[in-house]
Amino acid sequence: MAVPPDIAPPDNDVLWARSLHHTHSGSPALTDVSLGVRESEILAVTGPRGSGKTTLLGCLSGRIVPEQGEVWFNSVPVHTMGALSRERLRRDRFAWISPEPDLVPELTVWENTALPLLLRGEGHRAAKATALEWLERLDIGALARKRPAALLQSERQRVAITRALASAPTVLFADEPTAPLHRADSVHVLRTLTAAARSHRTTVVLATNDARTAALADRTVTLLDGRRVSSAQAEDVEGRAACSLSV
Ligand SMILES: Nc1ncnc2c1ncn2[C@@H]1O[C@H](COP(=O)(O)OP(=O)(O)OP(=O)(O)O)[C@@H](O)[C@H]1O
Repeated sequence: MAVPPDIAPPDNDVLWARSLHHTHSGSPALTDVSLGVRESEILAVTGPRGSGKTTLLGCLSGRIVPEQGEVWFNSVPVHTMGALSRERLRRDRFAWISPEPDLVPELTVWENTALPLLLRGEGHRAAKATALEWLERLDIGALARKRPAALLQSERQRVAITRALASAPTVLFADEPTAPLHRADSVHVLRTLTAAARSHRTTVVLATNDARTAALADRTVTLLDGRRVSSAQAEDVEGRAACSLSV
């Protein structure tokens, strides 16, 4: 997937990455990955465990600076930004959902949900109103005054998802967002997440190894051993692995 070095980021791509290479402790996690993410699209990044999905989302969101390659957000280079500018970018324009809910235990549900807005400088009253509105929208308004320790794991994850949506990010990065949810919960939450993203024209980059989850996206990019492959190539490799296990 090498891209010639003289190509500028296309105007209609909100995120654009060219030839990303990254290793963790010397072992390759991403090798020559290039991709564009269009405005308002829901892009699924699929691949088996360890294929580099989290590392790719990390590079695109400025959490990780790739060892080689470029990342552009709205035609602004992210890979050359200093740590403080990347932090501001993440705080003001991006939201992140982890596989495990990462709530602040000392804060109530509505305070957790309002936190990104407060960190951006929004007034207390407006941030609280937005948080409560989004909690109602995701059917968890009744939890607003509870603390994370009083919630089920699935409820905590719904709060983390609500917090991400409430901050109205330009790009929402969701790394296996429904991993801790039961199937029925997972379907409901994913539908809500994708419907909310579509109605607010939020761009979503969704890492998943679940085909049902990927089916809710507009487009899918597949990774295998840190490289971009066609979905047919990935299925072929997984099929062969399953055959060799069954003999
Ligand atoms: N912090 C780290 N230190 C060392 N190795 C890491 C680290 N993070 C990831 N890796 C390795 O890098 C490779 C890519 O990992 P990554 O988490 O990006 O893949 P993934 O597709 O998101 O996997 P999963 O579905 O398990 O989250 C894997 O081999 C993984 O073991």
